[in-house]
Order: sequence, then structure tokens, then C-alpha cells
Amino acid sequence: MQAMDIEKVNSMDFGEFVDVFGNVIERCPLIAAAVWSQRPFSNLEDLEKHFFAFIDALPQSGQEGILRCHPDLAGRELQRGTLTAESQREQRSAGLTSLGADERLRLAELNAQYRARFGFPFVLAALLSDPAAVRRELARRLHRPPAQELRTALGEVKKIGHLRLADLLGAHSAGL
Ligand SMILES: NC(=O)N[C@H]1NC(=O)NC1=O
Repeated sequence: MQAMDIEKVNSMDFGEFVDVFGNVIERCPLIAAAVWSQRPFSNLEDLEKHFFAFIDALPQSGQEGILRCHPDLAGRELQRGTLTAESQREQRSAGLTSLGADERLRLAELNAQYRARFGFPFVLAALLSDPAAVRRELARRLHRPPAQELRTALGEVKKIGHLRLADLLGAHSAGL
């Protein structure tokens, strides 16, 4: 995908907008569909604000639903090759596509414990991470109070969305 400017974004019809931005929030094209109604956007930051405001306005069940749309890190979907293109790229960047069997098993156990405790999968912005950091964060967050953990996990969803938007618009995340 070529970098694009905000005028191009504002000129998109509904179908094109959802094609391009439908996976800014993993497997939640409904959010892009809702954000489209709020154009025009003044810049990338403004566009991003609308995605995040939609998430913040949801009831807790909806926020948990967003988390549940995320594939596990180094999980079954990675093994089967059924990840979205974005998730695949992020997990590869974190070195999660080339784990040894032991490490994969260890992460799968921690992911299962996390899911059993909170009722949603462990979510972390993997793009700038690595296997040791993923394991450390997972072990640390596993013991936190549920309300605090929900907030942290949604913060990670926003980080992922921020990086995906920056990639689509050709901006470097530091400059946002
Ligand atoms: N579970 C989870 O965090 N999944 C994700 N994280 C990320 O960076 N991309 C994902 O799909």
C-alpha cells in the first residue's frame, strides 16, 4: 500500500475506507465503518482520535469483545497461517514466527492461564517487541487486578492501531 495523505482519506467512499482501514483495530471493521461517518478528518491524529473514542465509548462487554477478536501471540493461528496480514507482520517482527517448540509451549501455557483468569486473550503491541519481553509482560500482567488489566490491554489495542494507521499513512510513528 502506498503512503497517502489526509485529502485522499477524506475523499474515500465507504467501501474503499473500510477496505483500507477495516483492520486498524484487529478484525473489527465495524469501527472503521462507524468512523467513516465522521469525516472529514484534519490529519492522521484526528482520524486516530475517532477510532479511540469509539473504543472508549463502548460498554465493558464491547471492549472485551474487541480484545477477543485478537489472535494469541505465537498461537494456533500463527501455526496454521490464518493470521491477518497485519498481525502476521507484527508477530514476525517480534520474532514470534521463529520460536523453538519449548518457547512456543511456554507462551501457550501463559496465554491459557491469562485467558482463564481474565476471559480475553493477552494483547500486546508486538511490532517493537521480542520473545523475552512478551513472556515477561505476560507473566507480570497475569497477576494484576482485572479492571486495571482491561485498561492496560485496551491501551495495547490503541498502540497497535496507532502503528497500523501510521504505516498506512506513511507517517513515522515518532512524528505523530
Ligand atoms: N494477542 C495480541 O496481542 N495480538 C496482536 N498483537 C499485535 O501486535 N498484533 C496482534 O495481532
